[in-house]
Amino acid sequence: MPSIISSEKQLDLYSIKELPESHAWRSSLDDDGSRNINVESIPVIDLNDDKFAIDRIGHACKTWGAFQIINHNISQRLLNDMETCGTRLFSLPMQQKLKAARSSDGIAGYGVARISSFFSKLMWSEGFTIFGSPLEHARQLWPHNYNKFCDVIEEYENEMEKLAGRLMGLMLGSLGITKEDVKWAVGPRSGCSALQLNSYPACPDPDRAMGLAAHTDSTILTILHQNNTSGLQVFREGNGWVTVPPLRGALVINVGDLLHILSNGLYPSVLHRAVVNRTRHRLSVAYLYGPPSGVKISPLSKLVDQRNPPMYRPVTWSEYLGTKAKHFDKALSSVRLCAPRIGFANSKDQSGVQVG
Ligand SMILES: C=C1C[C@]23C[C@@]1(O)CC[C@H]2[C@@]12CCC[C@@](C)(C(=O)O1)[C@H]2[C@@H]3C(=O)O
Ligand SMILES: O=C(O)CCC(=O)C(=O)O
Ligand SMILES: [Fe+2]
Repeated sequence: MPSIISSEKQLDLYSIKELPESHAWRSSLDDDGSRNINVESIPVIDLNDDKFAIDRIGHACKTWGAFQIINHNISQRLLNDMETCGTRLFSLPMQQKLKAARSSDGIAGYGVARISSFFSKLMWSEGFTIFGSPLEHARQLWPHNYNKFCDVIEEYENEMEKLAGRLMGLMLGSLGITKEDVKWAVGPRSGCSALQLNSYPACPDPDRAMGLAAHTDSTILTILHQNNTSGLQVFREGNGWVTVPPLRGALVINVGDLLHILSNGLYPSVLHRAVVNRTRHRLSVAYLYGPPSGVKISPLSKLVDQRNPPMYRPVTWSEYLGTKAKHFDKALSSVRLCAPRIGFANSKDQSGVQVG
């Protein structure tokens, strides 16, 4: 039985002509430099040759916590199908979308960004989370025509799972970690995952609105597909907010908090956010890849010695998600055992970043 996700909170953003005070994050005079487009952005890495890619991936993980990939073997047809599914879903009337609303204690379903409760202003976006089978929610959305949606989701998740396993191998491989060092990562269904569809309607006052507030992902890694409208920004010490330009067919890879833990702090989890656009609707699909349930994630023993003691205590994914839901930007520090390393590209605690 779906609960009412604050249907009073979920405004129909498509029909609003003026930014309501509830969604106004900053005054139009504020400028955080985020629209500076002359700064270099995250590296674009060709996956055609793993041997060549591995060093570039390691460098990108250390210096940005994010990169884009091309030649990843996910077909353009599948990316287009996924985008069509998202567009179909978010174009439904609000009353219909609310039939698949996320329950107050649930993970899956339609609703405002889960992190909304940590902010006094609302975000200019709506989301749909898939965790496990999408069937029940798909039936609520399209009682007579839910198969196509489920088929695309299943194919997308299968392909993303393979890619995520390969990427994790490359990201950890660059630190000298082999498959034998991460026992749980071997096997066909080696991880657990969620799929997050995000919709950012065109906004009458984009400079004062926020699509998705700054956060890091509580994952090992995230694979993000964005449509042809820009909006994703990553935060980098020294550069500030840097836009990640959409490149047709490319996918964005984020280092998540759990990979930061596994790497004993060598890879920073990237702080990122989404801004909105005056004329264009933006859609993104995030594949959130984590470890199998029950597996405790802790700094890999090869990366720990007397000079580099473990920086974090062991946590399962579900424990960490619970911590994130409670402490948000303090979640990582709440499982930290000792002070962070110095000299990171992005060592800033998210709490230090002004967002709105
Ligand atoms: C597996 C998950 C990560 C996530 C919380 C969730 O249970 C499902 C949604 C994910 C998402 C997507 C948008 C940003 C984010 C911070 C949020 O509010 O929901 C992430 C969560 C996360 O990475 O912590
Ligand atoms: O829409 C985007 O580009 C960002 C989405 C995101 O950060 C997420 O789903 O975790
Ligand atoms: Fe994210």
